[in-house]
Amino acid sequence: MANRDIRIILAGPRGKMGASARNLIANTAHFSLVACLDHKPATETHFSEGEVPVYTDAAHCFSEVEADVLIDLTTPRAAKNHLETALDHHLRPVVGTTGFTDDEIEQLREKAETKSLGAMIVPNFAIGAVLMMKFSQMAARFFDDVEIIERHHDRKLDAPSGTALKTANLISGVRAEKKQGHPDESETLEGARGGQVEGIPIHSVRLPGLVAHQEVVFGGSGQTLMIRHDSIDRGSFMPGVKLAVETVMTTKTLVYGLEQIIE
Ligand SMILES: NC(=O)C1=CN([C@@H]2O[C@H](COP(=O)(O)OP(=O)(O)OC[C@H]3O[C@@H](n4cnc5c(N)ncnc54)[C@H](OP(=O)(O)O)[C@@H]3O)[C@@H](O)[C@H]2O)C=CC1
Ligand SMILES: O=C(O)C1=N[C@H](C(=O)O)C[C@H](O)C1
Repeated sequence: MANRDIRIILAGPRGKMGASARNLIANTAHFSLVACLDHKPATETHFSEGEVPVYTDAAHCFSEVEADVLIDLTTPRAAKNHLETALDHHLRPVVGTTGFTDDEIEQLREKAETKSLGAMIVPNFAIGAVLMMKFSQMAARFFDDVEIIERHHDRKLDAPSGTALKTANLISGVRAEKKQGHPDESETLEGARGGQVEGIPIHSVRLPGLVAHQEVVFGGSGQTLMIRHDSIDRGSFMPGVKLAVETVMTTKTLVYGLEQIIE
């Protein structure tokens, strides 16, 4: 495989991440874009990527085009169908789209293993964000109390972010579930204490001008620790997309999160 291009189908080519991914593929010698998958026909959007065909139906695209990897950067609803259909067509999915539930990820893992195919669901491709999650997991062994504040642009469809969910998931793996705050606390405004994952409050902020930001705030006796990451440009995600595409060619199961492969 090292001697030939990795043939890629890109779902969501007109999007913010899709545009960065097209740039990445064009500038990576061993990647080649062989088709795009959109939900609107090119006649309607006037999108074209040179000679590369643009399909509107996943099954049609995957059965007609010979490819190795699907990169999905679309919407939570579209991505699940794309991922399942890709595995059915022996295509390895690399999914950056967020919004998958734990149950969905487990079902998709079973399907990838049954097919002996690599698949990746990566809530955050930025190396700094992956380190923020790992450092938070490390800190959680020493601090019992933590809250997550994530901030994103106001075009984001899912809340909380995939990164916040993954962070909570990593932290809850190393600590016992805890009811934080005052035992008798109550909300006089619904949602004031955020949403909870295994007792970890997550607060989601959506504002124009933001890209992708997260703070993981720990509190202990007489001290706080804040671990923070900011993506200020979508270029931050592209080295992780490249690594995921290369890695998915060599695995035979679903990998959830880049931290699994960057030890
Ligand atoms: N893992 C990571 O590191 C990152 C993940 N993300 C995630 O990636 C996803 C995309 O983000 P972003 O680029 O900012 O979003 P955008 O809204 O800019 O792009 C999404 C694109 O997908 C298109 N689309 C919608 N439905 C379909 C479909 N059924 N088939 C094909 N294309 C479709 C949209 O078209 P239209 O506009 O016409 O609806 C749009 O062009 C989100 O889920 C986001 O959370 C984002 C950044 C980093
Ligand atoms: O929608 C976004 O923009 C982002 N989504 C991902 C998430 O939900 O965590 C990754 C990054 O935060 C940007």
